Amino acid sequence: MSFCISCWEMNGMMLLRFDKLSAFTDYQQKHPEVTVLDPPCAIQRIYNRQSMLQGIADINLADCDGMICVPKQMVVLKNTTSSTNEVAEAGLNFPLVAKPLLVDGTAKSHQLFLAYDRLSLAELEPPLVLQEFVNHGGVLFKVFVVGDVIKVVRRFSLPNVSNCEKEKVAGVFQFPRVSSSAASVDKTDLDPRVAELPPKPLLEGLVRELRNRLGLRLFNIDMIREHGSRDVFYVIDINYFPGYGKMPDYEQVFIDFFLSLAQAKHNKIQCVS
Ligand SMILES: Nc1ncnc2c1ncn2[C@@H]1O[C@H](COP(=O)(O)OP(=O)(O)OP(=O)(O)O)[C@@H](O)[C@H]1O
Ligand SMILES: [Mg+2]
Repeated sequence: MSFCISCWEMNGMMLLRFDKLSAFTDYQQKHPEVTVLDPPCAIQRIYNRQSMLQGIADINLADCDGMICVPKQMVVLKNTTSSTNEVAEAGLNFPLVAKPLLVDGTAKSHQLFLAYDRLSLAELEPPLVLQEFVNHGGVLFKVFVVGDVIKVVRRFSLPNVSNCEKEKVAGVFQFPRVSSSAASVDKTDLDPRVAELPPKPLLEGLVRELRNRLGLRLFNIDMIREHGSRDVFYVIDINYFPGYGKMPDYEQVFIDFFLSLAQAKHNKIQCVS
């Protein structure tokens, strides 16, 4: 047996929380009139850091003023000691960012580490993703998506790792959560080559493709610019329903989004009747 475990009303909108997927499916079948913003199975896909980035490197964005890549990465399901050889075989270069494979809302699933050498991998706890660290000048672009609307904000990120550091440093270090810091990059005097926002056509092309491929309307993309380049960007993370409170004009954007959904539904009903 499955339940709807909580239900409350907000500004004329009914919010329901289900204990499991089957409860949601039952509800959806009984109430086809209810609009599902994003299907749970599509959301599930981006809770896994492997499937989240799959296919992005194949997106063709020619004529979009830039290039989109994903860092080279591999998954370690069980033994981190045996993965030292696999890292070499996969052609991954140190330092590597170690990220828990599953993002489940716990603080632990956002605990990231930087591993400087092969031996240090044994200290990490699988299942995880090992991803090449991409130097990007310490600035990250958070791209918020709400339906057709795209808003980008800049956040502080990790500084570049120098060649000297790569040679001299060994071991595993936990990442500070710099990107969620409240400090605004916009008030800081940054090198414009690092801080310049990604080109609009590139963002529009990427978001259009991701919206279709992921089948989602409410998500965000974390992007970094490869250090020394102007137009090469790496997608390092995609989150479902991010903290929209930090998105500029979020109230108006959401009002417009819900109104457009209601309008589309109304038009559909008119067409049928
Ligand atoms: N491959 C990478 N190269 C360089 N920096 C990276 C890489 N992956 C992650 N980072 C840095 O680590 C931060 C957190 O990474 P990521 O977004 O993948 O994890 P997260 O668990 O979603 O963390 P958060 O909730 O802080 O976004 C990024 O904002 C960026 O500063
Ligand atoms: Mg992130």
